[in-house]
Amino acid sequence: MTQSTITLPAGMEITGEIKPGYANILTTEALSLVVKLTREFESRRQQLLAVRVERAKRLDAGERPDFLAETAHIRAGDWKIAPIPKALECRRVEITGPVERKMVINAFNSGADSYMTDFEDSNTPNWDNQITGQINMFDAVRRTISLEQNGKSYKLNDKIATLVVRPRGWHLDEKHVLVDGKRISGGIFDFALFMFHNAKEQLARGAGPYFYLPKMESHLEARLWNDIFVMTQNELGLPQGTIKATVLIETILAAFEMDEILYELREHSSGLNAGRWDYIFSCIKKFKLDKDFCLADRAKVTMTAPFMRAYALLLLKTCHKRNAPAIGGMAALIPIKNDPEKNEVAMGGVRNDKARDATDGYDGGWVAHPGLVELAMTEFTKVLGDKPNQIDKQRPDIDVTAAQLLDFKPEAPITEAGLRYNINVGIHYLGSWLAGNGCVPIHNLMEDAATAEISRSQVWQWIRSDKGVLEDGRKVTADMVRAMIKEELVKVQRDAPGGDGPTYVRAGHIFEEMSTSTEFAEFLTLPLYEEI
Ligand SMILES: CC(=O)SCCNC(=O)CCNC(=O)[C@H](O)C(C)(C)COP(=O)(O)OP(=O)(O)OC[C@H]1O[C@@H](n2cnc3c(N)ncnc32)[C@H](O)[C@@H]1OP(=O)(O)O
Ligand SMILES: O=CC(=O)O
Ligand SMILES: [Mg+2]
Repeated sequence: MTQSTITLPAGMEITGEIKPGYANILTTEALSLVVKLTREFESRRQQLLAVRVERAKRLDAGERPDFLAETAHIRAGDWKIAPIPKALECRRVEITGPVERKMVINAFNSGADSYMTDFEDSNTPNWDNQITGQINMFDAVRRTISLEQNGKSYKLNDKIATLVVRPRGWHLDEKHVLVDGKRISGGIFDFALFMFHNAKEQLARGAGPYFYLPKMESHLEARLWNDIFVMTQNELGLPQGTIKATVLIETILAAFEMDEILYELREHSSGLNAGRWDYIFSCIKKFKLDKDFCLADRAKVTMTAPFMRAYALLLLKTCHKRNAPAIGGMAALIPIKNDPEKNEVAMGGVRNDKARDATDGYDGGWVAHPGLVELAMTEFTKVLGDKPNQIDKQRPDIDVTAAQLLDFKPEAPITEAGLRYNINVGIHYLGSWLAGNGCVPIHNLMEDAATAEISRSQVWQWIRSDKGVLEDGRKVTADMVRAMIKEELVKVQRDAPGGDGPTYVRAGHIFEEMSTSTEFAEFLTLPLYEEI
């Protein structure tokens, strides 16, 4: 079948517009790989998503997660992941960012060891962002990427960061592509196109196809990715074990299966990352109906909260026991322009975050902005010296129990300022996401889908939980939230770039619907995706 300038494999339809340049990515051969992977694995994705729903019901009914009895032998076993390729040995600082052309070039040139380009949390997955993102990757891998913008010329330096790609999570569809009449997996689409076009080129240039895998809830979900890797390597004629993937442990359920996830991916693993923001969101989502669960203002839920500390230490110990890199997550602090004092406080926050991770034993950590690379590098170098990593640092002293992973504190304070903050950030972020930008600075912090999820799920939960009481004694109610939404929308319209555009009013409606309806939306990006 032919749509405009592209020839589709049998059984595939594409409803997105084919703009100039898109045909180079949407080739028949590349799309054939998408079709093959979809036919082989889509039903398993759907089954695993159904398992999530069933598990959520049991958690809503009071079940508590624990380490799995059926995989105790894997946790007790003496196995290691396959050796890490040279290009991934040193990841002391990893910069992340959406697949937007200018940011791609800036990130590669930032001085970071590696660069995670993001089709997930920091990206609005509209059709144009997905396909231009692939074009940007195609050009970057071949080092032909360049840009003229606002009087500046952008091109790659001689020395650039190692590329790692984050495809979308299992929950997200690619609605513009149908195979046999059904929407396909966004993650498989992102992965397959990237692999088809770039894997061999990357290998020829001394690196390889490296990925970050987001938002998984179990080792069976990791097994699905592993099987996709095996089939893709066969299809493309690549040696097994060529692909390497770092899994974000960013759900509370995955925290109970860290060993098992590494084990499933052991031929393809490049370690684990502590994805703190989705992790906090996942805790709220999974225990939202627990009368004993209620977290304090978002700003108080830090990496030193008991449950976050337990999670970070367990991840570190688990990785190093298996010879796997442990990569720290991201402080949401970013450089603050035109206010040196506030900027120094923010930079101090990032420094402390990286110093804690490095001292614990982490091999590297994420930064949100090129202006943070040097200071993060300094903190890791203080501990690592000339070593590319500290995987040899074993932590047998760490012993984390299920109860510690579930020790959800602090519970106080919940304040009117904290509630308003969540509402304000939620509306601002949703409005920006709908306008096509999935990562924005709000009140001097990096906000993306994961941080915004915390804001909107806290509001939902505070309305419903008996513990959702402001420190002045007022119960958080739906009416209180509705009134605040009206007031905060006005502030967002005043403050957000392009805030008077239609997406912010729509964002106010969606935020109200999401936080006051009885049903809890599984991910905010699911209803939002239907709007773009
Ligand atoms: C929870 C998670 O999933 S974390 C991972 C997902 N989140 C991210 O990756 C965060 C990515 N970071 C960003 O998008 C941005 O840094 C923001 C939105 C937080 C802040 O953006 P801004 O306020 O526009 O940044 P600012 O104006 O200071 O940017 C200065 C320059 O740095 C560049 N820059 C900023 N952040 C990045 C980045 N992460 N990667 C590459 N370049 C960047 C800008 O493009 C700009 O370039 P220019 O001078 O050539 O025009
Ligand atoms: O993806 C990272 C996170 O913190 O969420
Ligand atoms: Mg995340």
